[in-house]
This record gives sequence, C-alpha cells and structure tokens, in this order.
Amino acid sequence: MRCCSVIDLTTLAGDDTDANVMRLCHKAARPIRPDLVKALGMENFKITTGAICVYPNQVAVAKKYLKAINAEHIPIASVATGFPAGQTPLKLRLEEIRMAVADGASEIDIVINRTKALQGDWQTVYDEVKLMKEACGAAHMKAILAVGELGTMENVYKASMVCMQAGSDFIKTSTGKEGVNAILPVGLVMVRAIRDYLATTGIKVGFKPAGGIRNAKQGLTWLMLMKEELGDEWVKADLFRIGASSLLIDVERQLYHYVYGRYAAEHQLAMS
Ligand SMILES: O=C[C@H](O)COP(=O)(O)O
Repeated sequence: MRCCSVIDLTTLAGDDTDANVMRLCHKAARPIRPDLVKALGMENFKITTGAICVYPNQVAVAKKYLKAINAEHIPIASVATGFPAGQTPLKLRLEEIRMAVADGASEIDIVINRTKALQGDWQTVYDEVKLMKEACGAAHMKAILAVGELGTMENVYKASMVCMQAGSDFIKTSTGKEGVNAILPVGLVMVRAIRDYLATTGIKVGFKPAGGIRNAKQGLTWLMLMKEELGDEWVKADLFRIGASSLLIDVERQLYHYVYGRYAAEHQLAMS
C-alpha cells in the first residue's frame, strides 16, 4: 500500500487520448479495489497514488477529470522542457513549463541538457536548471537526469549535485524512454548524492526512480533502498516517488493474492 501511495501514475504516449487520461485519474483516485482495501483494514487511509504524470497537452484534461471526480487533491505532474530528449531551444523549454503550470500542473518533471553534461559543460546545465526552477514558480520541480545517456557513474553523481544546487526539489533517474532506465546501481549513486547534499547543506531533496519499474517486488526493492540509505522520511510521497505506467496493476494483483490466497484472473482486476 505504501508503494501504491508513492507512484506517479504515468501515461506518456503519443497516442494518449482524453479517455486514457480520464481512466488514469480514476485509477489514481481509487488505485486498489475496495474489497482489498477493506480486507486490509485500510479504508480510513483513503490511499491515492502520489500523483498522476502526463504530457503538457493533457494537463488541462486531467485537471477537468480530477475535478469531476472530487479528486483535485491528487497532484498533476507534467513532463516539460522538450521531454524526453530536451533538444529544443531553451526559450521553448521554459515556456513549456509556464504553460503546464498555467494549465494546472503542480509538479514539473524537467529533463536536463545531456549534450552539455556529456561535454562537461556543467555550468550550462546548472544555469538552465536554475532558469527552469524559476519558471516552475510554486510548482515542485523534478530534474530527470536520463542516466542511461550520461555514460558514467561520475556523470550521474555530478548531474545529481548540479541539479540539487540549482534548486531541484527531486532528482529523477529517467524518462522511461532511454535504453537503460531506473536501475539500482545508478539509484544508489543518486541517493548517496542526496545524502551528501543533505550533510553539507541541510536541504532534503526527493528521489524518483522511473522507467521499467513494473512489478511489486521491484517497488519494494526501491523502498528498501530508500529506507536503508536515507531513512523513513524518504519512503513517503513528499520525498519519494516511483514513476511508473504499469507497476500499480502488479501491486494490486499481489494484494489480491495476499487477501484471497490465489491470483486473480485477468478479467477480475481492472487494468491500471
Ligand atoms: O516517468 C515515468 C516513466 O516514463 C514511466 O516509465 P514506464 O512506462 O517504464 O513505467
């Protein structure tokens, strides 16, 4: 159930429609079947996912549907800044953030400039992320490193530090579109960077692994990493999210197994 509460329930596809986004909103508001929630004695916790995560074009649609189902308390995260490649002019990347915020996103997932990172131009990476943070205004900003494109663990650590120094509220592993996405060795480097940054500044930065996290056991492994490396504060939604499009259905399937002692047939569980 904790895993469920930290998921940024995501749809980031070229064929996203209003209907997909509506279904995402419903699933975020009621992520686990009521009979399972009741059997687990969790009714009073009113668990939702941590947020929903969509492309900027879908933010207004999501806002409308969340309002319609009285679930406006669920944050809308929008990717921005030319997600996933980030290969558009800075002016457009910044404007995309402003538009997503104006449409109702309270969280913005930006991508860093991998070209500049790979060329060792960390000053430009820093300057751009700082401008992106300013463009976010009151919205929380998650900086996606796209670790699968950074080449070395040293670059992952440097990118983590630069993003935190530039004011990121979260650092996030991946867009989900790279060849290599959220993997534990890279996650360890990033959470250790968070720990080092906390030790030197006293500032708590959140962590979001994303991309390829598809089953409950993976979810538990990431939760354990956070608890072991950063402690209990980092297993809650204000400092930890898992970006995932299909993890929730497996979490629900495993809870079904826990409650009923057998796996559900496919027709018995709604798809997440
Ligand atoms: O930010 C979230 C990722 O795009 C989700 O990736 P996934 O579809 O592999 O779960």
